[in-house]
Amino acid sequence: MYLNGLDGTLPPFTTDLTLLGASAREHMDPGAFGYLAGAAGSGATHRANREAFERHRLVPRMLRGPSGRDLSTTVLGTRMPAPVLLAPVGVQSIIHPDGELATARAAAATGLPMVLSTASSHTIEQVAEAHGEDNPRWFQLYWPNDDDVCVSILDRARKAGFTTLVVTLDTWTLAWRPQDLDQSYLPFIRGVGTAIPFSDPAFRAGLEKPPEEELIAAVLRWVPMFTGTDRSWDQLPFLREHWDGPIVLKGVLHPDDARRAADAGMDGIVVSNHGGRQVDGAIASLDALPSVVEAVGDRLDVLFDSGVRTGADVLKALALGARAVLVGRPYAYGLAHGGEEGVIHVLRSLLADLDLTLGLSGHRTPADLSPDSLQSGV
Ligand SMILES: Cc1cc2nc3c(=O)[nH]c(=O)nc-3n(C[C@H](O)[C@H](O)[C@H](O)COP(=O)(O)O)c2cc1C
Ligand SMILES: O=C(O)C(=O)c1ccccc1
Repeated sequence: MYLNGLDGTLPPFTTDLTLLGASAREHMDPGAFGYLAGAAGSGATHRANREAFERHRLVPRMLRGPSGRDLSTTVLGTRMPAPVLLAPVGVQSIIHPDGELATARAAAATGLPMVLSTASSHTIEQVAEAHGEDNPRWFQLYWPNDDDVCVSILDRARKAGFTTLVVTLDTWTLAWRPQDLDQSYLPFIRGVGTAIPFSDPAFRAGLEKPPEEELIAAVLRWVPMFTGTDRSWDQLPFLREHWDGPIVLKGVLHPDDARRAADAGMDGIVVSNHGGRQVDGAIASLDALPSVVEAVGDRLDVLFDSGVRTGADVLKALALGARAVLVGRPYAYGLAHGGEEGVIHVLRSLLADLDLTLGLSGHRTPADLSPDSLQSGV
């Protein structure tokens, strides 16, 4: 894709996606960078996510003629050109003014599904329009403790063409995050990242004055509604009742929780520690994957995120049983570098790396990978 030297063009920024954070920092104000790059506590889990990938190595196979490579796959009825989705990342307007609209256009350009966050800084309808008619999109729910607002948001998402619901379980409140705390950085207080509830008729009905007139009152209604511990496993039927597509639970790390998800009739789970942003000291997401796959791999689709940076990382997660992976910070760093074009650069780089590494290690499709493709525990 980049014919360096032939026509004199260089990539807009690095093709080494492990270096993106350092270069994105130069384009961002310190508060926004701390929000994006930051992690919980000492950063132990954030580092552990990467260290876990280092402990697994691909064992390439030769002379198997892996021609006609095909990265495409179908997960929960969604056709995708590669087993890669854009993870939900909230409040993207603090990373780039075009925020989720730029991300949606970049996702459309590559055909990869995007997962839109409830904490989006643009409305569901605006993002759907930017994303275009035939592009696959999933909606991520921060499950509000007001059922009317919940149903209203789900209805809007379905009407706007979102097919799969991803319910995030691990962030019913934000963790202890020194990078944000040290800078007193709280994006919601400035009223961004609230476009979805603020535009919602059911949410607005509970306000004396609209958010445009009384911002603080709206924020004070939103924050307790979207944080709190009152959701439990026995309430999942409520979501099933109000969402007619597949439902995926995001943030599962323990095999018993995976079994509960399967018992509750969920269609998928995302093995994730939220990119190390929630429980400092939590198990690396990749280390949690094998026992979750063993527990439920034949009952529902197991997806994976946290720490994916390269094509090889994608292959390692697939070899350990993931059907697909989500990437978070890398594309958001691309957004910081150059809006839509920056996101496209990151996604195309990841896909090209994935394709080359798949073929060079002797495989034709993602389904060819198995634990046998790896040496683990190095
Ligand atoms: C800045 C930022 C905001 C995020 N916002 C959300 C969110 O709104 N909803 C959600 O489910 N996950 C959110 N996540 C977590 C991602 O969906 C994903 O689990 C994580 O970024 C994966 O790790 P990675 O960044 O190492 O790829 C966020 C992550 C980042 C970095
Ligand atoms: O920062 C996060 O990780 C996150 O999930 C979030 C939640 C609410 C608003 C913005 C981001």
